[in-house]
Amino acid sequence: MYLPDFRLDEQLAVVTGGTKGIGRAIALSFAQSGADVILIARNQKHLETVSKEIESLGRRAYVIAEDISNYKVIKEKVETVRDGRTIDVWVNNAGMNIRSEAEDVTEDEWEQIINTNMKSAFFLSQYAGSIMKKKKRGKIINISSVGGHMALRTGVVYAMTKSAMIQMTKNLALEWGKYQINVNAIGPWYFPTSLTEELLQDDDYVQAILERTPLKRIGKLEELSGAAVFLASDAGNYMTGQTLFVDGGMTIYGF
Ligand SMILES: NC(=O)C1=CN([C@@H]2O[C@H](COP(=O)(O)OP(=O)(O)OC[C@H]3O[C@@H](n4cnc5c(N)ncnc54)[C@H](O)[C@@H]3O)[C@@H](O)[C@H]2O)C=CC1
Ligand SMILES: C[C@H](O)[C@@H]1OC(=O)[C@H](O)[C@@H]1O
Repeated sequence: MYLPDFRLDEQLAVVTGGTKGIGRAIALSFAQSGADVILIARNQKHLETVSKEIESLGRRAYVIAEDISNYKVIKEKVETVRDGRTIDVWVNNAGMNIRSEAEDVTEDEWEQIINTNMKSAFFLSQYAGSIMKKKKRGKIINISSVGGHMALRTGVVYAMTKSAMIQMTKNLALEWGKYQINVNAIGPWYFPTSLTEELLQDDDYVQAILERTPLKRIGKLEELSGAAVFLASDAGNYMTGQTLFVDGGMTIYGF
């Protein structure tokens, strides 16, 4: 056989922040690939909307309306929802940013960004790993950023969390490889979502992005979910600890 299996038939995936932007694109691509999906986000209406989209693709959707920082409660709710099914794929996608100069960062802002982007992702990965170990199979996908690898003007604390996601990916891959749990990350450059909407409406800002982007365009969400399906499927079984920068070439742009 030459073409590996990119399907996720009958699998159960969890996508945090799966109601908008990158998370929604990944959740729908997983459903299109045959998986049932547990969505975790705060807004019940958005959860119901994406849930219906998943069901229209012929798959089951389960919704958990919680702030990702309530990871203890989330673990309990996932336990109930999964009803004994293993978790095949867990995507740590939920994330946020408060863009400010380093000297202006407040402790509250620090706590909010660190808890949302990093602390929750770690403890939910710990939970997902405990389930996956029993089946000796699992895929954890962490949504980092080019900001975890390059200095960006969009905030030092966010960048720290995204760099931490890359290192967490490597360390969990090292510890859990013996259980055939693959842990990888995706590092996006700019994609049109609510997180970046305001910035991408500024022509000068977009021009500055394109100057740093060899492909000279902003990414399309379906160009990112493809990397997620690869990492989630058997096609990615021999890749672990890696970060796939889906970035239009930005991270290789020297001069
Ligand atoms: N859009 C982009 O250009 C890039 C995005 N990223 C990362 O991709 C991930 C998704 O971002 P986007 O789709 O762009 O953003 P978005 O704002 O469109 O969606 C973020 C999702 O996370 C959820 N979320 C945020 N904070 C939450 C919380 N405290 N509790 C529960 N859910 C929460 C939101 O409800 C939403 O569903 C983030 O981790 C972000 O850092 C990384 C690089 C570039
Ligand atoms: C590419 C970054 O992850 C993304 O760009 C932004 O402006 C967001 O705040 C993130 O930093």
